[in-house]
Amino acid sequence: MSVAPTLLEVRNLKKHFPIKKGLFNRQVGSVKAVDGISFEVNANETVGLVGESGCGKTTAGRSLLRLLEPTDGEVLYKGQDILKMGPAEMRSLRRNLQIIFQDPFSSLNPRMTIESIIGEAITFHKVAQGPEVREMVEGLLERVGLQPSYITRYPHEFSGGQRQRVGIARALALNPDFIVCDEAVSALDVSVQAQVINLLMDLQQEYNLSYLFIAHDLSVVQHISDRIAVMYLGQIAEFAECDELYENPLHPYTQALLSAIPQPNPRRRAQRIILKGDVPSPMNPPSGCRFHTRCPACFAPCKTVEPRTVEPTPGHKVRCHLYDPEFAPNDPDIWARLPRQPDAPKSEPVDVAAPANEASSTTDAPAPDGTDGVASTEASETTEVAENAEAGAESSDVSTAEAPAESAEPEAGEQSKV
Ligand SMILES: Nc1ncnc2c1ncn2[C@@H]1O[C@H](COP(=O)(O)OP(=O)(O)OP(=O)(O)O)[C@@H](O)[C@H]1O
Repeated sequence: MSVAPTLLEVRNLKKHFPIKKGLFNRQVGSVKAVDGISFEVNANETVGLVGESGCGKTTAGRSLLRLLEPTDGEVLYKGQDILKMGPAEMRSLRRNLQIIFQDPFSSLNPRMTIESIIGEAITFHKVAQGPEVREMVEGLLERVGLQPSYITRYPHEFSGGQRQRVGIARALALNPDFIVCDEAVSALDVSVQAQVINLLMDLQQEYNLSYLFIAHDLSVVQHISDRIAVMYLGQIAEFAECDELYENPLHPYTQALLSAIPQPNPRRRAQRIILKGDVPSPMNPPSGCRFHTRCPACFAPCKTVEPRTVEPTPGHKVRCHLYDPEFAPNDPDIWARLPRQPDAPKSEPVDVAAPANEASSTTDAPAPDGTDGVASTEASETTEVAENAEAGAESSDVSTAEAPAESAEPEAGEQSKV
């Protein structure tokens, strides 16, 4: 199997917002919105980035494009660190790196026609001039499923789905190869979500695009993602191939997010995990593992030692002591508190952050208790594990949304495939 080349590599990216107070505007702390994330996006690949509201997804997406200036880290685009580039170099690179925003209404200037909105970037980057610009905009509108005659309209004359198509056309105008889709479908109706996801997938094939697809809901990213990164409080808790993540989620947080997806087939319904409370403040994240205050399987080291990222099976990375041979508990009661028992590791776990010789010192494999399927009935002080019930969907603190359904968006006339 040939592996596509890496297009974008994010290394230990951090974005801390300073908190200033007092007469002299002294810095008294910082919001650690993104606190050392690493992942890569290959050519023609979609990486989903999911997590609850406030965990730092938007900040991560904007920081890696330098729409926000990162505090630390590296972002290598085709091997070049874009965080070290000067303004001129960055301006010309902007063509290749685009973003689609969540709210298509506030991201489109209400005083500008669609021709000016999309044509602005084309003219600025001297991709075309004069009447060619109009031709290009008409072609782009057609490609995203809108009539070319809409070119003279204003954003308020469109529906939400149509406006998002305009946003996609604008992102495509400069022929980019990487697009951050920041909650690009979250504000849309379920049926329209499916339309837009299908459009993005078609465009990906046609233009060899790579996406970082940000969403707060695992059911939305499933259809479009090749790999998925699950984010919690500024860090990546788990990163794996899409199918692997859904079939064998390791991190208790991922398991909680997955359990929140409504499952129409009663036989496939798993236990619903209700996470108590909100994501803690990124100003003062919990000590040790950031998820320990809400984790059903929390044990002693989780409260004091920050977990490292390990790779229990090739390509499946997780930041959790349960899978780290140095800390993995032998107590079956701790493992039984996990609502989904992980598959046995197929190879020796490695510390992906540590040098090779250090990683090779890890020998003991984590010891799940061997129970097949759902085993837990215990709940910790902080997390309540409840049997999944249809009515439970509304009671979850974990954000959920319906999976995109088959439906057609009347004005677009494109059939849903999701
Ligand atoms: N400009 C800012 N100054 C200070 N704090 C900020 C700023 N922007 C974001 N934050 C904080 O950083 C954290 C992460 O915010 P971010 O918007 O990236 O999260 P998110 O996962 O995208 O959430 P949502 O899905 O609600 O957009 C939040 O606690 C937020 O309050």
